[in-house]
Amino acid sequence: MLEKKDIHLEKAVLVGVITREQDEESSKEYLDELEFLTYTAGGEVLKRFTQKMDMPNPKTFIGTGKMEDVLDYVEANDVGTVIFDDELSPAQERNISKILNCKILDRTNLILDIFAQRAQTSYARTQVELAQCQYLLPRLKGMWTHLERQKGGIGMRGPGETEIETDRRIVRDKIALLKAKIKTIDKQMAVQRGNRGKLVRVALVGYTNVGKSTLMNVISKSKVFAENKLFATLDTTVRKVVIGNLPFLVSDTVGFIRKLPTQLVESFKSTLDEVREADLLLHVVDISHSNFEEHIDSVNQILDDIDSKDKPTIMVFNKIDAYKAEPFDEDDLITERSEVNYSIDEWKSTWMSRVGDNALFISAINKENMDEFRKRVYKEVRNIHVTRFPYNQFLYPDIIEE
Ligand SMILES: Nc1nc2c(ncn2[C@@H]2O[C@H](COP(=O)(O)OP(=O)(O)OP(=O)(O)O)[C@@H](O)[C@H]2O)c(=O)[nH]1
Repeated sequence: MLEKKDIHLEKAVLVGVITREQDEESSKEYLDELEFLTYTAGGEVLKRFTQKMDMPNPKTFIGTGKMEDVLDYVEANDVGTVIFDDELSPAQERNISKILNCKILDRTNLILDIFAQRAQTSYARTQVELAQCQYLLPRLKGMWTHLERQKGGIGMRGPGETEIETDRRIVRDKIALLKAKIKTIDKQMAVQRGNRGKLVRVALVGYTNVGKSTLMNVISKSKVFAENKLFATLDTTVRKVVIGNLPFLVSDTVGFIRKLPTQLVESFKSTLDEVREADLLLHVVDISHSNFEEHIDSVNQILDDIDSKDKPTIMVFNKIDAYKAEPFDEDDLITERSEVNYSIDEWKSTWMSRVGDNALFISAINKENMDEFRKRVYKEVRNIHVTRFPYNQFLYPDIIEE
């Protein structure tokens, strides 16, 4: 297997802003995530630059003095890519490209690039291409000059340089063409979904990398691609699962992320229809991640955007094997952080009190608590099934003993 050191990684630096609402701790966590995104896209982060500001500078994101520091570092260390931890406006991008003589990417760009890299089927590729063209359209002006210095690599996959070098009209035509292509496939997919009959549909949702595909493999005993990189799954996988003789469908779909680019939400409409049309959601959470509570909020926000917030949902807290209580620190005693210094059992009961019995605690990788998980999913699926087919209520007992 290739080691990280054997792969040629593009040298990159990250730039973030620490605003009033965003303290240093959360800013660090955001940049950790941006670094993971960069690694997933094929880059290696050499340094992070942050600046405390009320809000990002509308012209250059960070102040010009700080930008000079970035420029000095980039030139001294032969860095090819500077990545900003937010979506840059077209004007910001133009102004920054006049200062920095290298490739400039923002968070949206990076996520779109990973999606382009990971798209396996022609459908996923078409959806990503549409999102990239929509992102590109308002940015075409002034792209020529700085694109001459950019030669492939991160942020340059997908539509490719040929399309980028065209004018707005051609990009608009392309968008229309891609939309028409997606519409045709969407219709076929809607028919396919309709043909699945009245089986109860369960969708795995969650932040990227929380273990949805791993859990899917455990419950369906099939092999779905799981990897410790972001967005391993782009296409929806649907499997028929049987628990206690009761058949139902489980779908594993694209992972969510904070500030998922709106272009992606729009072009992945049909992929997200799996979630929209599901009867039950299993919201998978990686509790070994220090920022998991914010991940829950981001997922809920996207569920709200796609009108799926009020669906019956079970919270599935995964990776209990990797959960570590925060190391005890006496200084923490006087801060709020000491309150989250729980052991796994204390932590469980805190969550149980917050979400009632709507929470399960598992380790998909070690298959811990999978019996409890299967029983609970069976119970929920059975309830939905017998509401739909009341005459089947005697076929499936209330509770299964496996
Ligand atoms: N320690 C631990 N690791 C896990 C567990 N479940 C999954 N993982 C690991 O977490 C990483 C991500 O797992 P995936 O199943 O690909 O996650 P995903 O949510 O499908 O990811 P996306 O496709 O990005 O949405 C992999 O390295 C898994 O081996 C678990 O219970 N414990």
